Amino acid sequence: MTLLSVEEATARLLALADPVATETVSLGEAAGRWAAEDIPALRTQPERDLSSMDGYAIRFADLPGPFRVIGESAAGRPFAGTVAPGEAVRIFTGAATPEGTDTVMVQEEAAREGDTLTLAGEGPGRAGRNVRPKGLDFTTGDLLVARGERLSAPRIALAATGGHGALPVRRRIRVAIAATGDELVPPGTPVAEGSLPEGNSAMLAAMLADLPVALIPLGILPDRLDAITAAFASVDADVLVTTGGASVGDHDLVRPALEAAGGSLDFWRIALRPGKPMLAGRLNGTIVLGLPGNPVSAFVTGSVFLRPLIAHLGGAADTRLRTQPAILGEDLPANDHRMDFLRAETRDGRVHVAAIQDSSMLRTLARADCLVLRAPRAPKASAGDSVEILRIA
Ligand SMILES: Nc1nc2c(c(=O)[nH]1)N[C@H]1C(S)=C(S)[C@@H](COP(=O)(O)OP(=O)(O)OC[C@H]3O[C@@H](n4cnc5c(N)ncnc54)[C@H](O)[C@@H]3O)O[C@H]1N2
Ligand code: MOO
Repeated sequence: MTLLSVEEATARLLALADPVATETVSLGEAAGRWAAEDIPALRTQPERDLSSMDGYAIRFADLPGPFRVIGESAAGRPFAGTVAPGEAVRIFTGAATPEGTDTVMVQEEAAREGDTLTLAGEGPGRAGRNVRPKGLDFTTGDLLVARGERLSAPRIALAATGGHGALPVRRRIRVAIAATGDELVPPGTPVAEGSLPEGNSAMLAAMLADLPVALIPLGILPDRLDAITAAFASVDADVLVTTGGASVGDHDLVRPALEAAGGSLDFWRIALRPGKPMLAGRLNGTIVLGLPGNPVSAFVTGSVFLRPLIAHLGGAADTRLRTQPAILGEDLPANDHRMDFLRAETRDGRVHVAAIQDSSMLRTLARADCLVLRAPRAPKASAGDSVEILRIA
């Protein structure tokens, strides 16, 4: 049996559909989505020279003074006149520096008596001290956020300051989630002998909580071809994610149901551990992603495939997994043909891989703060070696 590499499966999955349609929404609604267009500055920031401190606006050449204080400049209420040699203006943080001044003396270094101001400390040191020049942050027309970049909190603030009240983004991705399995009961309900609480749907919903999705919960589908086919045929979503029933057993019906509903399989089975039996296909306008039922397998495939797929549909320019190097805590054997994602915990600056990696074991997953990536056929590794990890907590 040939298994698709993780890289090839990722490329094929993302090739199944283009990003969804664009809409323009308020800054609050845009947060966490990806810019659908380049976002330019509509204004210059600061729009003129501003003080960065509370103190006195002066001409540097006039130091050490004394100065005559002739007025005040506050944020939003600038001093209207021009400052002549020997004069100063009381100024506050964020206020425009008046015409004729080039430097701000902080108030901690100033002595004032009536309108007379003298230097009482080391002084500003150089012309331009404590002044933010016009355009320090950006100038009209500058690119603030590039198309495809995520609208993080700082980028939302940048766009707001750049003059935008609404931003072009992709609409939310509609994600239907279905669990399959006769043994499953909804979490929190009585569990008869032979049954099992259904945890994967809640886990997947939690994994997507920071992404711009609209979830469509389809609940638990029984292991019957007609029931799964009917549920598939009536789905109205961009992505349908199922868990369970993806393997080769007699009750593994996701693949046959996809075809019976009129959809087509694109690929099945990945060189990945855990997560081998994952499948992907299309059904009308919906991408169908069949994740394995084992909870850890569902988590790993959700991390490696589902989250990047949502980002791709949401217009993200970069959908790659954000891995990082870490130092291995103990030796690992050589790997076989499947890429491994091993649950591990960081302690004392090293990542310690859990001894048992059974894909049913949620407690080791819940304790893990990262997954250690092991490439197919990776040679054995020793404690102290550098490995790539994917942070999960
Ligand atoms: N003969 C073979 N058997 C299996 C193979 C194989 O290649 N040949 N692959 C194994 C691998 S690897 C995996 S992973 C599993 C996944 O199979 P399925 O996707 O068909 O998953 P199920 O059999 O439906 O369930 C597996 C396991 O997980 C529990 N489960 C399922 N859904 C949920 C849920 N929503 N919440 C909690 N737990 C769930 C289920 O009860 C099973 O215990 O197949 C191997 N078999
Ligand atoms: O791939 Mo299965 O997910 O190894 O347990």
